[in-house]
This record gives sequence, C-alpha cells and structure tokens, in this order.
Amino acid sequence: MRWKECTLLLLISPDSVEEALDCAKAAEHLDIVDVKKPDEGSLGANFPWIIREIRDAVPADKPVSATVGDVPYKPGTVAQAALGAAVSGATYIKVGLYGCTTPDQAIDVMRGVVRAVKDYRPDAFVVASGYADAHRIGCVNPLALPDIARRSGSDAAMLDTAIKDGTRLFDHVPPDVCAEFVRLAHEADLLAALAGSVKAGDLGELTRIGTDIVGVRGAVCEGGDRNAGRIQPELVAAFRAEMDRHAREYAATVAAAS
Ligand SMILES: O=C[C@H](O)COP(=O)(O)O
Repeated sequence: MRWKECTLLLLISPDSVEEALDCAKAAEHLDIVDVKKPDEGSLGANFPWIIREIRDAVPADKPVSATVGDVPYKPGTVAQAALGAAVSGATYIKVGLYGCTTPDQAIDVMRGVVRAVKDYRPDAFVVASGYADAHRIGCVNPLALPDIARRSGSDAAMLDTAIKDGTRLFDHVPPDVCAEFVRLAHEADLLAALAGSVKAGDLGELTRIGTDIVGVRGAVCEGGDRNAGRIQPELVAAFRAEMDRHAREYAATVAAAS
C-alpha cells in the first residue's frame, strides 16, 4: 500500500487479549489493531503469545500491528525482535527509534528490521516511528523520520509521543510542522502515521494535512485514560464517526474550491 491509494486509517492499540476482544466488537469502525504493552513504554512491546492470541481474536481481514518497543541503538537485537513480532502474526511492524540519536543510527536499525521482516514475509509493512517530543528524550528530530524510513526501505514514517504525561502531538509538533512531515513522507512514497494523545478535536487538522494513519488509545478508553481505562467499543465507533464527518467535510471543501 502506498499513500496515493489510502484514506485516513484508524489504528487502535489494545494492551491485552481482553481489550482486543473489545476492539473486535468495533471491528467495522477500525482498520488496524496495534498490539503494545503501554507499561513498558510508549511503544512498549508485548509478548509473542499475546500478539498471536490477538491475531486469532480479531477478524482475519483486519491487519494486526505490533510494536517492537522503544528500542535502543542495537540493530541486531531490534532486527531479531522485529522478526519475532512478524512470526507471531503481526503484519505491521512498528519500531520506536528511542535510542537513536542520529539519522544514521536510525537507518541502521530500520535496515535490519526491514531485512529481517521482509525476508520472512515480503508483504509485511514496516513503520519507522520517531517521537513528537524527541527534544525531551534526545532522539532523532521528527522531521528526519520520512528520510530515515525512505533510506531504510520502510513503508511508513510515524510520530507518537514518548512521554505520556497528558501533552499531545500538536503540543510538540504543531499542525503546520505535522503537515510538512506528511508532505515529506508522501514525497518519499511512504504512508504518514500520526499519534500522541490524539483526540477527536484534532481530526479536522489531521484530515486537512493528509495524514494516512491516526493511532489512538487514550481517546477510546473509558475516561480518556490510556492506563486505567479500558478500550470501549462505543468510543471507537464515535471516533470513527468523527473521522468520517471530517472526511466528508474536507472532500466538500476541496470540491467547492475546484
Ligand atoms: O499508536 C498509538 C498509540 O497507542 C497512541 O496512544 P495514545 O492515543 O494514548 O497516545
């Protein structure tokens, strides 16, 4: 899948098989089920057997994504972990380049991941993820991600927030800079994925700038609480309804302007 074929996709991140079953109840409203372990970090990796059980729990036509973790600059270790996620049934493999302080380090890590994953499963989709609040953890700049993804042979560039303290994507990377991120990703023929305590009120901007994938957890958990709250199928449905509304409004605006 390349960006020209894609409208905004909804990726939801359950942290357990029970939550994945709740996602399955709302399967018609989401596009990708993303397995992570939030208590191990923003892109914390879950166990292989949890990925496998979640793959079995969600409808076969919904791709399962798995995060490989907030990874260190250890290309071999990360490549092996990424293969583990693919063997466990994930077809989207997301890597959080937490410990990479330069683009060259990040490219090293992602090249290993791409080779490990695609040798095993050529149609798997590899996502290079950086952090909107990179300045707080000292990793690569958000706008470096599209080039890192392109030069490593990844399929998508993503931003999430590293520190889940209530600050949000647009607090760290304002909409005009996110728009530049999306533009750079598209120029490189990649999908652009954005996340980071995104709320329904952000969907207008995310749609307008041409985002391909929006990643969400807190906004679809009870009480908006990504840690203590559980994913609620009706919140997933409501979030999707807002996405659809913005897509319609944006299409109408574009049509009126042409
Ligand atoms: O990949 C998406 C993340 O899980 C987003 O989580 P969040 O919306 O709670 O920041």
